[in-house]
Amino acid sequence: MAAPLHARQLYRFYRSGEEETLALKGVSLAVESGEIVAVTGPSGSGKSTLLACLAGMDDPDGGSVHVAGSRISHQPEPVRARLRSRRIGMLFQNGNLLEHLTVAGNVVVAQRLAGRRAARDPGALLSALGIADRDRAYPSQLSGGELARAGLAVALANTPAVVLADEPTGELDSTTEHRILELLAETAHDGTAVVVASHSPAVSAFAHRTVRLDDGKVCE
Ligand SMILES: Nc1ncnc2c1ncn2[C@@H]1O[C@H](COP(=O)(O)OP(=O)(O)OP(=O)(O)O)[C@@H](O)[C@H]1O
Repeated sequence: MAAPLHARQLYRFYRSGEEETLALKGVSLAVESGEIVAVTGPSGSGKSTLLACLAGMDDPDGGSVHVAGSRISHQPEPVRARLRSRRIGMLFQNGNLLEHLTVAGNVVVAQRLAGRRAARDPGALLSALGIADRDRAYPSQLSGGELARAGLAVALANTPAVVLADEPTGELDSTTEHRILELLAETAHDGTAVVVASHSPAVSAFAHRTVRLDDGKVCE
């Protein structure tokens, strides 16, 4: 079976004014079901650009990205958005949560967008993440650790084939970071392909494999 996440020879070119940046220079990456891959590298090496291309939030100028057997790159935005809502869980440090909805409301919206209303009881998901008692709280009322867990609940609401996390533990204390990594490990154990971009050595230590970027290229 093909890997749930497959990126081939990604190039991404930015121009702002006179400045030209080649943020990705032929990056390839395949992540298997159940595998956790850490993406590390210095600031500006292309980690966020790579994750944005993998998620179909950004489109590479060259190369291709396939998610769960479907091409997400070089597709019209509605096609990318649909694949994203159905097949990808995205986790970002500051939020994949809608501020005007409660934690439970955020999970339900993510499930409806995925067309999977009955897929998993939101209460059970929040329980598994240890925040069942915060289901009626709004994001602004949550602690950093609770926010991270709520973000993970939203990322997992659509039972994704692929989870993409960009610095998900950046501002968390080490205990909470550890718990979030454990939860990602459980997600992988259930068959999801997980990619985590991070500066944190703890993330590399827990991943099955680390891909190091430098100046838009994978270091061999
Ligand atoms: N929208 C944009 N317009 C112009 N240049 C950009 C844009 N986004 C990223 N870049 C440039 O592309 C390069 C890669 O940036 P990127 O944010 O992917 O790196 P990163 O490894 O995630 O960095 P950090 O660890 O600091 O978040 C950098 O040189 C950055 O300045």
